[in-house]
Amino acid sequence: MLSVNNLKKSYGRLEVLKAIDFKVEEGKVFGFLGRNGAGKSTTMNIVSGLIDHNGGNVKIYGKELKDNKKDLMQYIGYLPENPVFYEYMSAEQYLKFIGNLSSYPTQKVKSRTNELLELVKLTDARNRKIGGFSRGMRQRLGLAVALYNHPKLLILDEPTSALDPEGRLEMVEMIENAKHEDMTVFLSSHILSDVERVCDEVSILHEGKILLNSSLEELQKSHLQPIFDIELEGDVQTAKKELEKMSWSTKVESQKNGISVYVSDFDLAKDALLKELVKTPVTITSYKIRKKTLEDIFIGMVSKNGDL
Ligand SMILES: Nc1ncnc2c1ncn2[C@@H]1O[C@H](COP(=O)(O)OP(=O)(O)OP(=O)(O)O)[C@@H](O)[C@H]1O
Repeated sequence: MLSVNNLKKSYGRLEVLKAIDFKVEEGKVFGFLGRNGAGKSTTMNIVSGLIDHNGGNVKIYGKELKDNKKDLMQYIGYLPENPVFYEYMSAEQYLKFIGNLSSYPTQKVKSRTNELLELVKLTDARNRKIGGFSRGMRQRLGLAVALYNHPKLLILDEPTSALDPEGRLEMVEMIENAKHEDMTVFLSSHILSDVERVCDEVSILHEGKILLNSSLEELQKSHLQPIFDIELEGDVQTAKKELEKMSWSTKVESQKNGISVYVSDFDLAKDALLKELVKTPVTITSYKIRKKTLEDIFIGMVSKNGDL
C-alpha cells in the first residue's frame, strides 16, 4: 500500500532523514517508533503530501506520490500531532465545514457528521466551542476529520501521547476499529505499550536512520523471549559456563549473587534450566521469569546506536 525507498530530507544542513526504507502492507497497523526528534513527523508530513523530500521516493498503491498527489490524496486521512482547528467553531460546525469542503451533498454532510461525532464520542459535546476542548477531545475531533472521507490509509502522528490512560485506551480502541474497517494505519508513537497492543508491524527510526523493520510477531519470537533471573549461592561462574553451552541459551549474564539467562526457546529452557543448574555447584535461592517488552528492545537498540 505504502512504500518508502531511500527517502531523504534535510532542513538546511540538518539531515533529518538519511535514506530510509520501509513498507506498510495493506490492512495492517504499522507502528513508527522513535525518540523525540528522530524524524517521525517529518516522514509523516512527507507521506501525507504536506512537505517535499530531497531524495528517494514515496509510493502509494505503486504510484509515485509527488507525480500523482491529487489522485492519491483521496486515499489519505491524516491526524497531525497537534491538530489545528477554528477554535470559535463547535465540533459539529467544524465537521460540517470539512464535509462542505469535500463537496458532499448537504444531507450526506449531516449524516456523516453525526456518524463521526458518535464514533469519536463527541455527540454530547457537539455544540461546545473547540477552544474549550481538552487535549483528548481535540485528538478525537482530529481523528474524526482524518476519517471524514473514508481514507484507505490513516496516518496518525503520536495519537496517544499527552492523553490520560482512559483517553489512550479509547484512542487505541478506535485504531483497532479502523483496522477492522479495512483501513491501513500508519502511526507514530513513543508509548510502546500502546504500539505493542495495536500494531502488526514496527519500525524503529533513530537519528534519521531505520534501525529495525519487523512484524511484531517476528520481534516477539526473536527479541521478546522472556529472561530468567536466578539468584544463586555458590560457584556462579561455573553455573554460567555450563548454561552457556546449552543450545537454547543465547546469553548468560552473571551478577554477584546470580545470573540472568536469555533464551531462544522459552519452552525448552523452562524445562531444562533448573535441571541443568542443579548439576552445578550452586544453591538456587530465587527464580523469576522477567517478560521483555517492546520498550526493552527499543531502549536496547537506540542506546546501542545513540547517546542514551
Ligand atoms: N520546519 C523545520 N525546520 C527546521 N528543522 C525542522 C523542521 N521540522 C523539523 N525539524 C527538525 O527535524 C528533526 C526531526 O523532527 P521531527 O518533528 O520529524 O521529529 P519527531 O521524531 O517527529 O519528534 P517529535 O516526537 O518530538 O515530534 C528535529 O531535529 C527537528 O528540530
